[in-house]
Amino acid sequence: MIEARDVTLSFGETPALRGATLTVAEGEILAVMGPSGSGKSTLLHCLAGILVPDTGEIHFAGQRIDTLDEGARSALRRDRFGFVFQFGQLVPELTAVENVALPLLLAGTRRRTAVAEAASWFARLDLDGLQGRRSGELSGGQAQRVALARGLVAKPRVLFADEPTGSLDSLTGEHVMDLLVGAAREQGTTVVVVTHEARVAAYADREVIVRDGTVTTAVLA
Ligand SMILES: Nc1ncnc2c1ncn2[C@@H]1O[C@H](COP(=O)(O)OP(=O)(O)OP(=O)(O)O)[C@@H](O)[C@H]1O
Repeated sequence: MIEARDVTLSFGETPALRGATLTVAEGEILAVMGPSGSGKSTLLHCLAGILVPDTGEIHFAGQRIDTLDEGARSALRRDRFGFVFQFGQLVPELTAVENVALPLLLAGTRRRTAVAEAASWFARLDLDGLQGRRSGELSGGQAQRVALARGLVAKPRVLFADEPTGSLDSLTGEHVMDLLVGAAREQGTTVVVVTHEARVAAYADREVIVRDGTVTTAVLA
């Protein structure tokens, strides 16, 4: 479904990726682990077409995407990918249900349909009654579940999650992962989740480690 081939990327003098190669199968839930600063987020951003590698290739569904221009990559992100970040990053001016509806509205769905579709996620993610709240009126775990609904509402082919439980206590984090994995499996979404928590990685089908900008396969002890 998605592949990085021998990807390198430096920020000025700082090499972040030095020949990263990775293949993610369709429907797979992959955990990307590794020490701080090893290149995990940079790799995720390359796979998602946010960053363009200096050298190497990124392929999605058989298509090379790193050579697309910014407009085409942006359309790809909007139409095919979903995102969840560490601190939800909900739009504070919008209600929870409007936040969830956003990807559908951006894709051209009519407002009434988008809001109805968004609302259907609230019961599913234990968010009943919170549709009208703004992000400042939600707990961390609630906000993260709203962000998860927003990441999945447009039925993306791939969900990219960067430390989705990083701001939560471990119990709340497990609840979010439980819901994330359940919803992704239900709709056949491929998931790439960056995490430093073994408890979170345990939800994945497979785990890889990024070390010094390269990807190594986790070896079971
Ligand atoms: N925008 C940027 N500008 C300059 N250097 C950057 C930038 N983003 C990342 N880096 C550097 O690239 C390297 C890899 O960073 P990256 O964020 O990918 O690591 P990470 O494994 O995700 O780390 P963490 O677990 O701490 O989030 C680090 O040395 C980092 O300082």
